Amino acid sequence: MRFVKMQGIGNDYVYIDGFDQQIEQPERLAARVSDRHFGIGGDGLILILPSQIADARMRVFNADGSEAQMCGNGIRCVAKYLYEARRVQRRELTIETAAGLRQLQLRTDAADRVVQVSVDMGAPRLQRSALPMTGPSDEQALGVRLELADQAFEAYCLSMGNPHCVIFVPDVAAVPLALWGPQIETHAWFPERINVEFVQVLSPEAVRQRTWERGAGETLACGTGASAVTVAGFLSGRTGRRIRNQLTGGELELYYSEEGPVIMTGPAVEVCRGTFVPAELLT
Ligand SMILES: N[C@@H](CCC[C@H](N)C(=O)O)C(=O)O
Repeated sequence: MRFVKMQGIGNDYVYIDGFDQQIEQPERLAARVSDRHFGIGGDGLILILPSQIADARMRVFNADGSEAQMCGNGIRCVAKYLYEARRVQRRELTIETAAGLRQLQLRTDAADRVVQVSVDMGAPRLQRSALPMTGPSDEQALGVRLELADQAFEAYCLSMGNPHCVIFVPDVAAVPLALWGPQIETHAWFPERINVEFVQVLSPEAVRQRTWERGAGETLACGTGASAVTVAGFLSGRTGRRIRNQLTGGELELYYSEEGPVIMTGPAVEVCRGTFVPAELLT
């Protein structure tokens, strides 16, 4: 099985082109290839598949094998792959995801390599039922008190196609992410678990984010998470509509447009290519 490993500000995935390869049991494969000691290593597995309604369809699997609806850093890399593999020859393309269709725009360098990608991440969904989250289904959960065994937070819970819990803190570096992250991810409020973003506001135009991803643990970046942070920052009056988000692995530009959608811009980088033959099949 041929694969490409790509990363968007350090959020790294193993990508498989399913246009001409059959992929069986992707959940099991995701857990296997993502393992950083016994596999290829990555935050998960992304399949690039044919679509009836878009240039391609993407399926996202976390490192634990669970399937997610959307991946902001991953979709930029899928767009880069499609363009550079000449599966799409336009710099504007549409990708189908489990969260709906997403429009993307590519910026290329002198050698026609994709260096930067802008994605229309869609509009946030604020009702609890969209995450899903317990409580009255039509109500929002912005600025709600979230309690752990010995901590309480003001949480902003919303969906960017997948579920996010955003928490503003004075200093992200001081957050014990490996302790709080899993407790929030599996909190009884969130029947399908949740992605967690701790955020420090540096100015109305700049924030710093650390991420605990559902099914993957601490990652260097999360694009849907950065989009959720943009929405939570604006709706809580902490930031403007346009911000730069400094994530652990690099920076994203985000704009929460008046019309509703969040536009995210950032890099997409290829790490390596290879062929994966499970050791037990080698003769
Ligand atoms: N890293 C991603 C999000 C991947 C899926 C997420 N862990 C989930 O389960 O919803 C991003 O860049 O958005």
